[in-house]
Amino acid sequence: METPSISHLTSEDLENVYEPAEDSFLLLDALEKDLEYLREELKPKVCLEIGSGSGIIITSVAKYVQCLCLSTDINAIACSVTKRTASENPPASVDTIQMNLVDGIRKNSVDLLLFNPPYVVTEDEELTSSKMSDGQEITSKNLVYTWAGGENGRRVIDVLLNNLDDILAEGGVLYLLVLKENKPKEIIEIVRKKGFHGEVFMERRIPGEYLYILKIVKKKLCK
Ligand SMILES: C[S@@+](CC[C@H](N)C(=O)[O-])C[C@H]1O[C@@H](n2cnc3c(N)ncnc32)[C@H](O)[C@@H]1O
Repeated sequence: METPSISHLTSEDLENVYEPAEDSFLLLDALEKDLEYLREELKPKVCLEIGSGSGIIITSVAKYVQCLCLSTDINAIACSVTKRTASENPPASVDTIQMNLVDGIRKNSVDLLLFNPPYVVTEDEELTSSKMSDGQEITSKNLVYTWAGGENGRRVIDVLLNNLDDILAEGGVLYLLVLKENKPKEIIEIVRKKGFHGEVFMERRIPGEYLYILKIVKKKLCK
């Protein structure tokens, strides 16, 4: 998989959205490793990336996997940057919506779900003090949204996990990036108890951090 070009991003864009880093590239590498499974077995109808930032990941999926590609981000600027990234990388086509996690997504509609979340362990106040009030645009001052994860770096991740059954279609799969401090083994236990299949799909040591891609699959109901 060729990495989508983001050379169109201006310095102003990069002050307002998350610049792709090792975590973004690990998620891309995981998708590349599983490309055959995605294309030949999963054959998703709908792929959704939560928190698309620059759009590098969902644009890559849109280029290599035939499906409807959607993305959300809580940051309106990230949404417009994602749209530009897709249009700069034809034939990628991505529909982008500003929203919190998956608030407006139809139940059990997502076959392929991707999330590189805000995972850094921070004080919870760091999250609440940066909360977006209605209608207020996120700016460079609150880029904290891109990384601050609260206690165990799990505040946003756990909200998603609690709603996963409602989001994923039967047989649907989530690729989730987490950090060692987010307690990946505990996450796997939690999803297994909820009836999902969960595994560490990839891991990588980078300076100062240890990153994992968890692959979580909603099992198909036996008919
Ligand atoms: C670590 S960045 C990842 C950006 C991009 N996906 C990548 O891998 O380069 C996390 C992204 O999630 C977005 N985000 C944080 N909290 C969110 C929420 N509750 N709902 C939707 N997006 C959120 C941030 O604005 C940011 O763009």
